[in-house]
Amino acid sequence: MTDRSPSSGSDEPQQSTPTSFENTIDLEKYQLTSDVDDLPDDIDELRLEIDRLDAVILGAIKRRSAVSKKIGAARMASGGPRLVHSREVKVIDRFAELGKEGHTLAMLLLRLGRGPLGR
Ligand SMILES: O=C(O)C(=O)C[C@]1(C(=O)O)C=C[C@@H](O)C=C1
Repeated sequence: MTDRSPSSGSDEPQQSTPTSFENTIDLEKYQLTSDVDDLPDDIDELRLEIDRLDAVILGAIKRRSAVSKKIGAARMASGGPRLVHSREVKVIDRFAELGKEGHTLAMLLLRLGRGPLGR
């Protein structure tokens, strides 16, 4: 049987520190690449893929919002600020490749995480 333990096989160092946030998820593994050549042309089947993606996106958004609220609560509990501008800029920059709509999307994600402002 093949030994698949992490230490076997190669002298290559294990990838432990992602170089950019995009590398924190294996897009191929979760079938999230934008290459759709391998998909059938059948509309019903394509809609099933849309449904799958919407479920992934919705789940990710809900989890992101919950994590963001948890960070905010922890920060404020230790006397920190409600918002961190530098982090928000980073989030907005990530979505810049989607253009104007990417900016809108990033702002929505931030809003979902931090709740209404001015309370
Ligand atoms: O990274 C943080 O410190 C967060 O609180 C998370 C988060 C976000 O949702 O990305 C939310 C509010 C902050 O203003 C900045 C970023």
